[in-house]
Amino acid sequence: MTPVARVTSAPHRELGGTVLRLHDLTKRYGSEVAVQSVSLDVRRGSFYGIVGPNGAGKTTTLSMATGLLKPTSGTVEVLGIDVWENAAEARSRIGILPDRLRLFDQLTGGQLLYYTGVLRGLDDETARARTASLIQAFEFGAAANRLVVDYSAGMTKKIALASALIHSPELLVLDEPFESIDPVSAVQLTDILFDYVSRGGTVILSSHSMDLVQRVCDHVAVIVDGEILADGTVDAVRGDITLEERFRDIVRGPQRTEGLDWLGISFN
Ligand SMILES: Nc1ncnc2c1ncn2[C@@H]1O[C@H](COP(=O)(O)OP(=O)(O)OP(=O)(O)O)[C@@H](O)[C@H]1O
Repeated sequence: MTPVARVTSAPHRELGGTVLRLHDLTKRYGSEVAVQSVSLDVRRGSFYGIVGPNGAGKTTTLSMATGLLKPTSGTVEVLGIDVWENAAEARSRIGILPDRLRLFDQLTGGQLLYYTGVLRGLDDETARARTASLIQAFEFGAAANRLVVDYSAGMTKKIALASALIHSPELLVLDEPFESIDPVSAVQLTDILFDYVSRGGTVILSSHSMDLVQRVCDHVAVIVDGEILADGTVDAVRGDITLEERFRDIVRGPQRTEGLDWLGISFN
């Protein structure tokens, strides 16, 4: 049976040196600015959340942070390594859960983990041992022997996250890791990530769930229209209100939906 929630909030941790440094990152598509002058320092041992409305620039920022997308200007360093000048070395230190998953889905979950490990430079014995350990930690059970193409959206996300961990990276960059994940699996994933961070790992993730970010992250950046409008510890950013309330204050979305007066009239 799946264990019930063990950890409900981010424990206090002493942070180390900078693991990820985004400096003055800008990304333009033609005349459209997707990300504007984003700078961020993520320190070792932190659990960093990036939040923002749809189209704010979260995926663009994280894709540039992992070397998957070239910025128009600005630099990214992972543990002091420039991700564009030394892409292979920088990426060997990162585990990535990208926005659009492209997995070798004609493999079983177990095979996918094993071959990801081998591609990441693990020897056969280590890749097998870590595959078994991840199958157990993520509670894949018999599903580890099924083809990934037949997985549900949530299971696909879980196997992708497990694959991102297999080479024991120092930094995890996760785009919407909890999307499509059921509440029990979300607790399981949170515990795995807390454990990873308590062993000296660092996580940066994007999410639309303010509640989740408030519970699991110790730092947060709020990005709106490609710019960071607030960042710091979760406690400093939210003050004496919830992160969700602060988020709404910052984003200042429309207070009511206008222009849909016709909607529902025929139901009266
Ligand atoms: N390849 C592209 N070409 C043109 N515009 C793009 C491209 N990719 C992203 N954009 C634009 O850049 C902006 C930021 O997009 P991004 O996907 O980073 O937002 P997001 O915060 O991740 O959104 P969501 O929460 O909806 O996933 C959006 O206006 C988007 O339309």
